[in-house]
Amino acid sequence: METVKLGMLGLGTVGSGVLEMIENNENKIRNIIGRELSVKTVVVRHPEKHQNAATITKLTTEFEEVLNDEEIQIVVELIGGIHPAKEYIEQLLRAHKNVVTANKDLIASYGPELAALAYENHCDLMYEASVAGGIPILRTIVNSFAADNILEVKGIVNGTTNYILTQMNQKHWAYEEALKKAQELGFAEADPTNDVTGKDAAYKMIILSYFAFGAQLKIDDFKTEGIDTLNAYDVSQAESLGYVIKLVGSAKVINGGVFVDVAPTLVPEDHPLATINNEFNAVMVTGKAVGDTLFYGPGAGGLPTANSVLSDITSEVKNLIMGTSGHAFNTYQSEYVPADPDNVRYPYYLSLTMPDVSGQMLKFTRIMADIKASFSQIVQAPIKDEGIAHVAVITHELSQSQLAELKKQLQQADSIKLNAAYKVLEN
Ligand SMILES: NC(=O)C1=CN([C@@H]2O[C@H](COP(=O)(O)OP(=O)(O)OC[C@H]3O[C@@H](n4cnc5c(N)ncnc54)[C@H](OP(=O)(O)O)[C@@H]3O)[C@@H](O)[C@H]2O)C=CC1
Ligand SMILES: N[C@@H](CC=O)C(=O)O
Repeated sequence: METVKLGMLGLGTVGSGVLEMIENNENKIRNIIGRELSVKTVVVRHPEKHQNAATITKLTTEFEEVLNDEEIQIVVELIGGIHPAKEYIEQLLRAHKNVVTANKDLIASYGPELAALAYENHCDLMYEASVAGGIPILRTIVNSFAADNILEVKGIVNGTTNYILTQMNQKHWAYEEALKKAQELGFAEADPTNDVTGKDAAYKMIILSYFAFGAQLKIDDFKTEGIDTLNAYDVSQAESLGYVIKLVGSAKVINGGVFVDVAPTLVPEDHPLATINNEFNAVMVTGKAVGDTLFYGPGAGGLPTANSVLSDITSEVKNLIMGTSGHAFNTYQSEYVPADPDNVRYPYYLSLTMPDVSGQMLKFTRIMADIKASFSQIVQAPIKDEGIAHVAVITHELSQSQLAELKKQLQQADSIKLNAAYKVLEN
């Protein structure tokens, strides 16, 4: 049986998972694709760290050993980040090598440009693992929603933050302790800043929007807020109001425009997304014909993510065998038109502090009336020694323009501090 030789860049959490899967599942892989897979060379920074792997593959620090090896037909990029991953992938595609990557930073920032380069060189560029780890969501959107009109894609698309929030909620761990554990388990990025600030989820929403709506967004086109500013008071206040706070990414068509955001969101405790815990992710795709669908699975971790990488590798091998390499992973293209802020309406949770409740609440209700907004729930926490009142409000639907005006007027009011304004999901 013929062997397809692979090159790999990176041998961390996901790279090790890919090696393990190829070794453990060789019979099934051979049966499905009619070829052996062999990882010939792996590029790492510190070969001394990976001596176990050196018995089954060649380790090197020299990228050129993969680039210039004529036997290697497919290269898997698992080093992460933009540089030098971008330059490596460009050189590989120019050398007519097919590429698989799990790199959302790179695909969200340069995906269309790299896809064009792959097309010019008749090569495949696939990246299923870049969104929601082990959930096969991109191929599902391409294949199973090919003819439906997708109206909304939303969900929990970062495993690290969902793991942290779950530990804080259920086991009352401190934020730092939960983050440290997520790093040890291999869920977090090498630098976890993008996880906790919501940027990793934002990259995934860019890729999902591209697949769902054909729209090419940039990270600065929409608001991204992470869990790094979330405080324990709001988590427990939300709980007492019947909600769980989750980091939710959402991309929705509203009156012909697209609205995208990533932010801590109050999810009703009986909503399917409220039940997604630990490193698990869930992506809800709403199609005009099909209605709501929900895809659930591990969003981070070595083997789950490796499974998505392997689905790309085996697809690329099939294309090599059939001579069909070079078709774009996603071919849906449409102009990005941002939604009109007046049409984007959600209820909000407002977390307020004020020095004296009676006078300031009057001021708050006047501001709400002034912007023609109203609220459905209001809760005051018991006043502690410092005399500051904490008030939580759930508003009725507010447009983005009303929300902006509310923030402005509260800032001018000076005595009422708006600590947080989080979207509230409805069932
Ligand atoms: N971890 C996860 O759950 C998921 C990760 N991803 C994505 O997969 C990719 C890999 O992630 P992960 O495995 O967690 O990352 P790790 O940090 O665990 O591993 C990175 C690997 O890349 C190597 N490396 C880093 N920079 C270079 C370089 N300049 N040249 C050569 N080798 C380099 C490192 O070498 P050395 O070991 O020698 O230091 C290491 O082996 C990232 O794009 C990530 O976003 C996607 C979905 C889930
Ligand atoms: N750091 C990411 C890994 C997968 O994409 C996450 O936590 O989701």
